[in-house]
Amino acid sequence: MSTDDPLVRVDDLRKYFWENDSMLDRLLGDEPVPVRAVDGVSFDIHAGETLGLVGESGCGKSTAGETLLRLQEPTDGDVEFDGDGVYDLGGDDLDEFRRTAQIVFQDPFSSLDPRMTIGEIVRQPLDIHDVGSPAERRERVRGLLERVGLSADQLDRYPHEFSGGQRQRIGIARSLALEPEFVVLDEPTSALDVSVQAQVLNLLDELQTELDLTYLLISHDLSVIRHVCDRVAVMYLGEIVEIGSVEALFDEPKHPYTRALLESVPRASTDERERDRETLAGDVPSPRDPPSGCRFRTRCPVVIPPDDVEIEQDRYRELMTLRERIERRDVSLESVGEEDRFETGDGGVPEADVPAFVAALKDRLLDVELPARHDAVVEEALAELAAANWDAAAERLRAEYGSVCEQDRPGLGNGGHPVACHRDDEASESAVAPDPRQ
Ligand SMILES: Nc1ncnc2c1ncn2[C@@H]1O[C@H](COP(=O)(O)OP(=O)(O)OP(=O)(O)O)[C@@H](O)[C@H]1O
Repeated sequence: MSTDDPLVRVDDLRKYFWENDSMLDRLLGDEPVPVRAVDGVSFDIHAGETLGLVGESGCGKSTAGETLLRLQEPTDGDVEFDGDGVYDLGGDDLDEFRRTAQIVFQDPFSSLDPRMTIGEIVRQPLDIHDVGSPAERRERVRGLLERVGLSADQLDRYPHEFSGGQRQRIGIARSLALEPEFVVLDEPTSALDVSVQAQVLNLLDELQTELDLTYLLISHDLSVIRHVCDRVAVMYLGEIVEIGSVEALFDEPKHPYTRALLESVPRASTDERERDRETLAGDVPSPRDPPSGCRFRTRCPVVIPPDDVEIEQDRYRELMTLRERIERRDVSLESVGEEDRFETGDGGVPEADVPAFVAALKDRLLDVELPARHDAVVEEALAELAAANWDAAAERLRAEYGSVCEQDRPGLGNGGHPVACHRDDEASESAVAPDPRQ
């Protein structure tokens, strides 16, 4: 391995959990449903650096961290550590990997066994891996506790006698017992008070320099990421959507999701009126049934309309939402119009009433006024609903407003600051090639 090679290389890693997968489900004929927690992520981590993994709750950060440490078995993909395939390791090699790659968990309250003294907790990895004599282990535990800012005299105390910040220090001491090279820090300060957070982050920073550690820092908190990381990978619904240096990512975020995450962080210095209003709307869709194409498209403020459709983004978004509701049959047709005038029962709304039915439904479903051309398309689609023709209604809107964002899954490109967004593809395609003579 050359010195330029990464210490950790993650290649197209997938981890699916399966629901409806019990014997009873099979007897009942229910199909297993994959929960695509991690769905094809690739990134490198170089020795000595801190890579941040950021994203909203449930986007797959912890699963990615645990799977790359082989605490969970992958569904597919590879992870190399120091040039060796982690999932091919066995025997002594696996044992060695388990020593050299460690994790610090978020919750210092539940990750420490309440029945063990903190001396026993920190010593446990040394016992399991049979490192040194009992006297050497004791000495090492004392040294570790002091190194993380606790007193070696507290060895015989129990976790409940310590504050949150102190317990996290105990967790850190334990993770360092086997002299690892690489540590996954999974939300290491999220459960702590803000004042204590900075102390723990500073400790991790000092330890990194002193012990030549490489970190993967998992956090939903952008201020933590900015404070600590060299590079950042942004994760959304099981995928990485953007990776770059901290400077590039914070100064020039490229993905609409990254921009929305940054916009949603309160910043005292930002003038409310001048702020781009790209805050995050809606919830993260379920990883059981992720959206087609770009997974962020259902919340994206800059979805790309078809070439021949000139329309403002808020109106386009409204049309996409309308179509999605029709696709899900999430529109009540039973109480349309004042005093539930229209019945869509047998045979649908009588023909003479269709225009009034369409007008009433449009009034209920759309918040914005549409230009005439689009208004006509919506009316045609809603007229299909007068006869409960759901598929025809959705198809009318799909034919007119289909977006590249829902048809193709954008790939994460190469280079120092890659992004998985069709907008970026468009920008690079339309960019004028530099004149080689200049
Ligand atoms: N053992 C499991 N069985 C089924 N689904 C799971 C399991 N573990 C995680 N998931 C699902 O996988 C998705 C990703 O979870 P994960 O905990 O990795 O996300 P996260 O980004 O770390 O979020 P958080 O910060 O809330 O932990 C979630 O939808 C979660 O419900």
